[in-house]
Amino acid sequence: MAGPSHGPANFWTQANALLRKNLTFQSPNASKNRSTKTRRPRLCYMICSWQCVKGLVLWRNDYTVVNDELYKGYYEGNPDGKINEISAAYDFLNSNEENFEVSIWYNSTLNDGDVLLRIPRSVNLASNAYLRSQRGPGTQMLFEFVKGMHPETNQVAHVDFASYLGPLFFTWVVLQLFPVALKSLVYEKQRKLRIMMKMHGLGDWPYWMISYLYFLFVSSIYMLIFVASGALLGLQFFQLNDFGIQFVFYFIYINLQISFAFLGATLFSNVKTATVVAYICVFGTGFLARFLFQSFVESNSFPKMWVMVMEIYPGFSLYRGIYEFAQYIILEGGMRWEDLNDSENGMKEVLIIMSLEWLVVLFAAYGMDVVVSLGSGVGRRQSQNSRMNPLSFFWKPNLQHKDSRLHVQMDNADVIQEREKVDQLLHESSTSHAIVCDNLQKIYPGRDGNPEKLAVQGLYLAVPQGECFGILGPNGAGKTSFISMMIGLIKPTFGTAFVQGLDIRTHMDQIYTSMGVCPQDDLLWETLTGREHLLFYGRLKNLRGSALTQAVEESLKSLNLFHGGVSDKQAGKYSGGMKRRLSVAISLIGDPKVVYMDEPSTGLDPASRNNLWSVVKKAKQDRAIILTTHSMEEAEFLCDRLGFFVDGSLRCIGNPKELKSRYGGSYVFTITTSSDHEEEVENMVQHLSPSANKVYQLSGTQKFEIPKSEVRIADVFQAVETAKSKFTVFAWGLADTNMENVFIKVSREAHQSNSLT
Ligand SMILES: Nc1ncnc2c1ncn2[C@@H]1O[C@H](COP(=O)(O)OP(=O)(O)OP(=O)(O)O)[C@@H](O)[C@H]1O
Repeated sequence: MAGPSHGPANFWTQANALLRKNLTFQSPNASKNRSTKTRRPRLCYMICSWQCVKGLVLWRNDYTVVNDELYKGYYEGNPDGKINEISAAYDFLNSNEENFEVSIWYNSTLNDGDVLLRIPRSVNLASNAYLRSQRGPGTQMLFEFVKGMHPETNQVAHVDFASYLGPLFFTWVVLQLFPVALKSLVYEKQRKLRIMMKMHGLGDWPYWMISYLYFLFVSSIYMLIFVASGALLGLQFFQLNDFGIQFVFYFIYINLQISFAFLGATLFSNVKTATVVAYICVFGTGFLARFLFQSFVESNSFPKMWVMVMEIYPGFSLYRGIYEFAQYIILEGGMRWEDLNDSENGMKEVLIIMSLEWLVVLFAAYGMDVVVSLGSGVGRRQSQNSRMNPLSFFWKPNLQHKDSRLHVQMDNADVIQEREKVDQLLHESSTSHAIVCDNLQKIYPGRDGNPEKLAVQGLYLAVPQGECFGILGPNGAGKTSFISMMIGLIKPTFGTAFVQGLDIRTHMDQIYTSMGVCPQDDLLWETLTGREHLLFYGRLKNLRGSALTQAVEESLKSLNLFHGGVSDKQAGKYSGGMKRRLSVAISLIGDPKVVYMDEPSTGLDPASRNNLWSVVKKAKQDRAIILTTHSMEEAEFLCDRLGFFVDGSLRCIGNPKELKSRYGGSYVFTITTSSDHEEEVENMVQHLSPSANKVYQLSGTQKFEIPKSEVRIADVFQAVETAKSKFTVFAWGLADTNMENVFIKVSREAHQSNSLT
């Protein structure tokens, strides 16, 4: 009972201390109790009314009233007795009496079912952590009680932030890893880096393994810092729960989370959308878990089965696990392995659900990834028996084959010759040519009422090692479709191509290991430096150690990316020209035997372009390069042979000189006089060459094509001098045919022949 030293003020001061300072109800025998698994045997009741706690009643675990008077005094609302009796209760709490706990009633009627809060003896009440983390309104009542009865101790509401937010806060912290992983995966997809890596030899499995292990490593470090800093800060949540259980729980969860990120990445193609959705999920999950899911967990009436169903959602299973850790700190001073068998402990079910789900989601994500890749033509399975072999040529459907033969017969002799070369190579099974296209076709299916589009038709092409083959053609001719088939982005509709003897329909993964690609867009990581890009792709091409370092240095130097610290700047800070040069460097690193370059010099200044040309010219010596360009100058300078694409088919093939002489057997003569003398000029040209052809006339300026066979340059000079003596010649010029003329001629002829058929 209350003694003289336990007057009212003394009690409240001490009660306050009890709630916010160091007083614990820890029994000296607490550790012994744990092994005997007495979960809630200790009783010491606190009775409260609606607004404030009315007092304490002490109970033994057999529900015998220890102090009848105490209970009676409060029940009757005797204010004087209240203080004294509470003091008595406080004495009792401080005693070594075991097996009691504190509970709060919010009714003035003392019924068992009205218990809102039980404070077990073993709980440390320091810093209010325990009270703050309690379920239900009992906690708030206890604070009201202390504050109301002892106003100067308002600071009792001092909040231990981590404990107060507890499961919600920690759930958010752990969930932060999800947007990070998702964003990174979608970033690689959106910027086509995944395809780029694949095109440089990184297969699906290695990509998955590397990415998965990377995220696992990052997540593990993050979780280690999370738990270690919590423990170092003195949070019992981390200190007292068994480290083994914490490790297993967080390890399984982060694996599940990473698998979900992989699955999510198959659904998004835009980083911003993925990030926004991920953060909505993170914060929404936290709130839903705290304010909805937790009430289901605590409810006695909500079916446990449905709680388990809800735990299939990883965010809820995470919350449940953290919640159980918090509960065990409050009720038992921490969770131990043997506690997993407690019927009320949801940890075991959560661990089982998460483990199973991890495996299912991992396989589902991989399956989805393969399906998505297949949709884009990347990632095909290999099949046997599809190397270049003579028989494969004859196994094709006859109708298609005859069709294409008819088509070829309408083509130029050089195109027919190329087809015959391909036929011969296929029959010989020769691998002397790095690239052999065999009746390659691409038909895009019709959409939105539009007919299907024949983008590439019946293409036969053989490119030997050491040749740079240029593909020219107007917009929409089918150049990109052709390259996309060759690099595995889309599947051929019919026909195939062999790269180093390997079929692009079935052996793309192997082809990638000896292939380099400089795509039309620069597919780079913004945060990696130029050097890091080359080191990465060099490793993919099996370069190691000093060979790798040397190859990277040489590559950086040759493309002017070495000096001035450029190589160690992030690619995101590069100019457009520097990015382009880095893309070319990537395509050439690791000695690929076949290289595709899609408009490599786009956006380069003349000096950089010349530098790039010399690099490509050097590189082509021991590899086959296919290059598309709109620059005739580039085509002429770099390419050993050129192919002109018009409307999806190859119209002519040959080296630049041949093509110029074939399509440009004439000089272009341009002269400007006054309009009055146009007829005289025309007569002069007719006199020089009766077959001269006027191609242009406007306000005194006329342009003629004069067959080279009919005129000598000296005659033209002579004729102009004579004309000058008769009338004023403002300007004149004589030019040989260039590739642009060839381009225009081929396109024009192709369209004419198309309109005839
Ligand atoms: N996915 C597609 N679906 C339907 N038609 C397509 C598709 N991709 C391309 N095409 C059509 O196929 C034809 C060839 O396109 P492609 O992009 O291969 O031409 P290109 O020669 O590379 O043109 P550019 O020089 O402008 O890049 C075009 O008519 C184009 O509209």
